Amino acid sequence: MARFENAHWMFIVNPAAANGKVGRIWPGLEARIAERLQLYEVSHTRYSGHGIELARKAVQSGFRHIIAVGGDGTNHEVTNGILQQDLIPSRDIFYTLLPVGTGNDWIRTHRIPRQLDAWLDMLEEGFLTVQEVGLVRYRLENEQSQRYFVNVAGMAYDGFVVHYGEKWKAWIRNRFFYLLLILRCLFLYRLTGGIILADDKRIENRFYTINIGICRFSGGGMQLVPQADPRDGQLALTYAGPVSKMGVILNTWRFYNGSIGRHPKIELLQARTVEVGSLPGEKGIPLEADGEFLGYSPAAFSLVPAALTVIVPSPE
Ligand SMILES: Nc1ncnc2c1ncn2[C@@H]1O[C@H](COP(=O)(O)OP(=O)(O)OP(=O)(O)O)[C@@H](O)[C@H]1O
Repeated sequence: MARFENAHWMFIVNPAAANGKVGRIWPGLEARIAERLQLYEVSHTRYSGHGIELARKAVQSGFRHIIAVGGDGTNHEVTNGILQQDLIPSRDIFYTLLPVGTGNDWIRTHRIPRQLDAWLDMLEEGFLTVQEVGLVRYRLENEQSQRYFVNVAGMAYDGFVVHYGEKWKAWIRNRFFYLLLILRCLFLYRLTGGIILADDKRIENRFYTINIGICRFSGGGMQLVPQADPRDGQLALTYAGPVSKMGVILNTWRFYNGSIGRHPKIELLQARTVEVGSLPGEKGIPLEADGEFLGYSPAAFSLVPAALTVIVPSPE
């Protein structure tokens, strides 16, 4: 438990989160925050990816208490800024999310409250947990790149949905439209032949989906990696080979109740490293992390232990 009486907080606010709602409600939120916190500053993101830069700069200018305001995408960017800077160990930064996005899946693992008064109580009490994070190296436009992720990364169909959904960003905040989009992608997505290397286990197949999780919830409350534990030193890996479209639709309930592993065509594993590549002659397999589209295979996943200190509402 940490007491934050003298903390100087940096709020990194994504005004575009929740389809622009955050920009509209922030002044009201800030007025209530100002009643409870003594010392804080606010930075607003101006474009996609800006959260990474703002968080890195905040650490460089001395902030050790950082809060992202938005949803899972903002969470992804701000934690990446904290993890990418090399001035101080990332775990020495106290971090949390003020969840005002649409899906807010990462907070489900840590039970971070959405209600502002309860959230401010959480800051006052100052319980901490330290979670591991994933690191993925991948390809984008023939360049090698890398990114951290704190929740779940998805490849194949999951990467395709996020990439396709970028065109419809303004609409997918609507749950019904999001389900329609998922359904449409089911008919558009073509399976790619690939190889997964999970530690020393080699799996070759045409993959419908591949998920690599640190925490367990994604896609608005789905549990595609129910075996994920952010402190167990392992990446949770779930994959499925070819499944019929009707099979996917009829088993949707399993995505939500954590019983996905009972489907005979879905495999759940744990591994310290995971590599995913496509078979010769096949195109790259699309990749997303924490709901943000990144690029394509070959992708190599590893784990950074005890990398992120998170302020949570109760001891974990
Ligand atoms: N100023 C900005 N203008 C436009 N887009 C931005 C800006 N700042 C950040 N973004 C992008 O906004 C996107 C959405 O943010 P975020 O995911 O936090 O909200 P959300 O989609 O409502 O929440 P969730 O992912 O939990 O459903 C992110 O992909 C981020 O890169």
